[in-house]
Amino acid sequence: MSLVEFKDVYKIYKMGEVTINAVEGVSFNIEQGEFCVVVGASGAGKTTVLNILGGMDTCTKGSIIVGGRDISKLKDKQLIEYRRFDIGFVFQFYNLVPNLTAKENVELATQISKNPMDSTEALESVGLSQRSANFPAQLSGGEQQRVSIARALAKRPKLLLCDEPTGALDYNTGRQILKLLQETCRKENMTVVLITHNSAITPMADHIIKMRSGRVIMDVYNDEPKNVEEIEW
Ligand SMILES: Nc1ncnc2c1ncn2[C@@H]1O[C@H](COP(=O)(O)OP(=O)(O)OP(=O)(O)O)[C@@H](O)[C@H]1O
Repeated sequence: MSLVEFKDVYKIYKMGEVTINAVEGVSFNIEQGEFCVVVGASGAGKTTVLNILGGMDTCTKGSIIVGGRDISKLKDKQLIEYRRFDIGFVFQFYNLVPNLTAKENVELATQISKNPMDSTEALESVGLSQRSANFPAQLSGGEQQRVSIARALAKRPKLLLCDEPTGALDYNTGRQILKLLQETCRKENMTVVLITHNSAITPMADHIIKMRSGRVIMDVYNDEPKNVEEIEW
């Protein structure tokens, strides 16, 4: 059985007379340990899919099986636990707490986890052990994103969900972050789902899901994913 099974999922917003089909009959599977990139233009429905998968939003119709459990059927309290224990999030704008150090930001996550990594170990895994006492403002954008990745990984999540994680970074720093995510996926057998509008990065993925207007228009596996160093955009 696949780790994730998205089955005929809809998200429909009704605003007065207007109906917006943000996600319209989306189905796909994601396997344990794969690096999956969901790609599409602005408004394609990527964030909606990621938010539903991460338990931050609910679907109008359909089912979402994660690790054998249908999360579309969960009650609010169960959904909180799902987000807390099973999901690591990495956002475009890091979302670190400014008056906490890098280590303390990671500890925020480990304190609410069941079987967390040691915060120092998590920072070490992203190459930042020397900077654990620094506040976010003392770190570059790339370093702040590393802290946010450490914070997500420290929970030992089932799924690492990344929403345009390089969107606020320059080209080279963005490449380093993608390299870190790809290496983490391979070394830790972590399942990574990354959404982006940049189709040039898809050769690094094991699995590519392309969306347009709320639907999946392509769902392919890559037999020979490239290392980030081998691709340019
Ligand atoms: N809360 C909401 N209420 C109404 N419409 C919404 C809401 N959230 C998203 N939408 C609409 O759903 C569609 C898909 O949005 P979504 O944010 O998932 O796309 P996206 O592919 O992630 O785009 P981007 O790359 O710009 O973030 C868009 O037309 C958007 O306007």
